[in-house]
Amino acid sequence: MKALKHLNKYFLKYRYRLIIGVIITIISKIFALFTPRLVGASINVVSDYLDGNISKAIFKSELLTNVIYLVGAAVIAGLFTFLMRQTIINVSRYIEYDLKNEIYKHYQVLSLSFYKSNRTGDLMNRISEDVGKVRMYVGPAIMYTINTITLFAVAVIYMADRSPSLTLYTLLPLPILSVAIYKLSRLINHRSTIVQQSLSTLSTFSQETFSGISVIKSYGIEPRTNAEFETLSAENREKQINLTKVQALFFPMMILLIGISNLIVIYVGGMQYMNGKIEHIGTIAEFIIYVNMLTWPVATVGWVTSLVQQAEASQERINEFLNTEPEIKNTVDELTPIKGDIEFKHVSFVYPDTNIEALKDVSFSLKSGQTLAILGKTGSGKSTILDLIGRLYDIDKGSILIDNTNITDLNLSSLRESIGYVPQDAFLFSDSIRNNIMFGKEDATENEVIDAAKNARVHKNIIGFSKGYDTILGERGITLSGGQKQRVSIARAIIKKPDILLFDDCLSAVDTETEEKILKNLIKLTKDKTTIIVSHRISSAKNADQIIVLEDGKIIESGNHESLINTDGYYKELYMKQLSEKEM
Ligand SMILES: Nc1ncnc2c1ncn2[C@@H]1O[C@H](COP(=O)(O)OP(=O)(O)OP(=O)(O)O)[C@@H](O)[C@H]1O
Repeated sequence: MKALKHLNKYFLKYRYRLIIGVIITIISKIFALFTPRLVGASINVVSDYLDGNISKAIFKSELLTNVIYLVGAAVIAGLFTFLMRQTIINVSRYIEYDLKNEIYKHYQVLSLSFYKSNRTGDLMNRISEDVGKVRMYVGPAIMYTINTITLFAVAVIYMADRSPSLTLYTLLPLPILSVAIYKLSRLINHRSTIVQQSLSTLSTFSQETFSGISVIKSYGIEPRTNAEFETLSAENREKQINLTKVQALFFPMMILLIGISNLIVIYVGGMQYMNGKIEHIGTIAEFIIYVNMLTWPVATVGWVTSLVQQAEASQERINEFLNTEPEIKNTVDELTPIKGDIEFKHVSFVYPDTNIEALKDVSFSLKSGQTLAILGKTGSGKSTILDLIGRLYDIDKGSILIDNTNITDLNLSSLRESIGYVPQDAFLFSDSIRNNIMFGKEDATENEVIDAAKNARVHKNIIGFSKGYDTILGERGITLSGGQKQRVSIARAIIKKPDILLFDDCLSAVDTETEEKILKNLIKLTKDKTTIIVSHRISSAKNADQIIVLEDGKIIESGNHESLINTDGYYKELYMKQLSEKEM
């Protein structure tokens, strides 16, 4: 129960609703327990009349009174049972909502390395399935526990009042029932988990094959994927059948135990009636109803125990993430406006998960408004520099200064708000093109959106679609070409008008002619902004104030276009190669 302590704050938050829920539950059970008493009394009236102890008129009036009370008690019990679910189950839905929000909010502050080391499926599971299991503890488990305790307490008092020894015999099989249900519930849960895992393997497999359907079709491997699907499906079928086997035992077992209890009541009750230990025949009928009313709540004790165990395991998994501290923390409360000077002083950086030393003693300095181009072979550390400027990771050695202040002494929101980042793989959301661009500036006007799209040279493509800027992208929408995606992603960054612009090889999928035009626009737009362009093309780098060339995490060349084409090295070689390609 240690992990579940996390939920106490929510119980405290909803304490009034819960207290009302408990009171309502108690009232509903008290009224529900009028039924056996009234049925017993009615049978006694019939027996008295048959024995000639009461007149027909008294018999009729007593029976009628009992029936009216019975209907009244049933209506009130029904109404309060409805209200009981409305309060306690509603509280569980509120807590489920709060917990989901708490987890989601926490996910948002966790660093990139957390996402690298945990699978997306796992993150999703903890916020949906695990929260669902915790809700079963917060709602049904608590409701059934109060229900059982109340029902039991009231029923035992009523029963003992009639016949203490018959009460003992009646209750005897119930603990057996509870333990049996507990064992069965555990088995059902165990097998359900296996079914869930197999279902998730099946859906992951299907999702992958549908996402990669073009590869599957072009390689003609449909029969192979079909066979794999069939194998997984057959495994799932076997697991489902195994689960059904134990589920099917649940009700027969309950019916068997109720039957045994009924037999005991009839046999022991009948003997006691004949011995004169029980005065009225109605008591036997009353006890039979008690047995049937108590069976389900007693069975739920076993079920609830296994629910609590599952909730505990799920909450433990949730707490594991909730207790994960974000590696990148904001340490400065006040906002720190950014001008855009950037300086790297002997920066070295090792990726914590792979231990790859991506940067080795990198130093450069860039004044606000200047442009830096970074070139180098793949894996040389170019993107890493951009990630460090956005403080997606903290460095091990050296220092990064923004406006002469150490990056860790800046307010994290101020820093990130001042950056417009265009990643290497443009990620667009399944939303309209307009909203994807406005992601950079929530309150952008239509003209601003169009301007940004024009500057990124994608406006003409967009208006070519029948729904223009309202065209939906993503799974249920259209698929943009690689170059179109990159340009929408550029529009998203420039609409923000940030002080620092980071372009990570984001023109790689556009032809050189369009690249030239976009670059021309960017020169105008980024005149007074600090800009870093990562590229494999000289055309993107040549106008930069500074150019650095990286190799294996180290700066091997630096200067400007003029100085670098006059020095033998990577830049000059690339320049000559791309020049000759252009001439061809
Ligand atoms: N998130 C990460 N976790 C672990 N290692 C990483 C991560 N990102 C990059 N690396 C490693 O760090 C090194 C530098 O990668 P980086 O992405 O900075 O190179 P790059 O020069 O931008 O390459 P490219 O031109 O292919 O984009 C590579 O060896 C890469 O495998």
